[in-house]
Amino acid sequence: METMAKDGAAQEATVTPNKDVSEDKPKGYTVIYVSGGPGSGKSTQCAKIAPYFGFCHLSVGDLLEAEVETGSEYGKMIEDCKKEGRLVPSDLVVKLLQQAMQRSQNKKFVIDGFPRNEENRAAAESIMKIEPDFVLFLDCSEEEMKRRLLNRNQGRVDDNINTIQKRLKVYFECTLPVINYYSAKGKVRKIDAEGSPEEVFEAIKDVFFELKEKHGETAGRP
Ligand SMILES: Nc1ncnc2c1ncn2[C@@H]1O[C@H](COP(=O)(O)OP(=O)(O)OP(=O)(O)O)[C@@H](O)[C@H]1O
Ligand SMILES: O=c1ccn([C@@H]2O[C@H](COP(=O)(O)O)[C@@H](O)[C@H]2O)c(=O)[nH]1
Ligand SMILES: [Mg+2]
Repeated sequence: METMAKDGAAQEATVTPNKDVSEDKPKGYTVIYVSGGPGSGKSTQCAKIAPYFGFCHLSVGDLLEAEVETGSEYGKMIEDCKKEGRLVPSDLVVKLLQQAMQRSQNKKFVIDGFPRNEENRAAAESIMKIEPDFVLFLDCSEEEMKRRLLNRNQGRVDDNINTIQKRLKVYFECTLPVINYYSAKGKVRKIDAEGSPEEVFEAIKDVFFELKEKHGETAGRP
């Protein structure tokens, strides 16, 4: 699986944009947004999708962490946002995403946990000229998401009930409207994310085999 660390040396150039937005996205790119509430299993499923279907997994949360580790001037602001469950300004998030895509050798991306709000969506579209092939929406109950986050045990500063409540508020007020926006465009693939990680991945496979078929790569699910 491709990772950010492996993606290597810094490059100055940006993701080659199309002048013609109607072309949807930089030529030859396949972009899948993976969305859902906090704890719905976005990162767990992206880690399965990437090696299985040959995608580069880009987690915006991880890109922000990596930015903090560089000693960036934005480090404190990013950490404060994460602790408080707030969203980092779109211009920074989009810049990090754009750099990561440019550095990757891959042209197929599963973008984990983005866009989180309408501003993110619009910035990706206008700055990077990204329009996703589809949005994978992991649909999970609030009760199950809370249970998972409180049991995550990965030392995340936001895995406490206070921050989880704030993150859920952001999800319902800011992220769900973006999912609805794409739904109105027929771009949302909704997956029941309540089952085990393996059961959820089986459902996701169907959606990706459909995409491969559309791209003429295979006759569909074997
Ligand atoms: N289908 C599942 N059933 C039970 N537990 C799961 C499932 N999927 C993920 N988990 C567990 O739930 C926790 C949250 O999963 P994950 O980190 O993938 O969620 P996320 O949507 O990426 O959350 P965040 O928005 O906080 O990044 C992890 O401990 C993970 O192992
Ligand atoms: O598009 C994004 C993605 C993430 N953030 C911030 O990072 C944390 C953690 O993100 P995860 O995807 O859950 O790992 C999130 O709560 C935000 O503070 C962001 O601002 N914008
Ligand atoms: Mg995650």
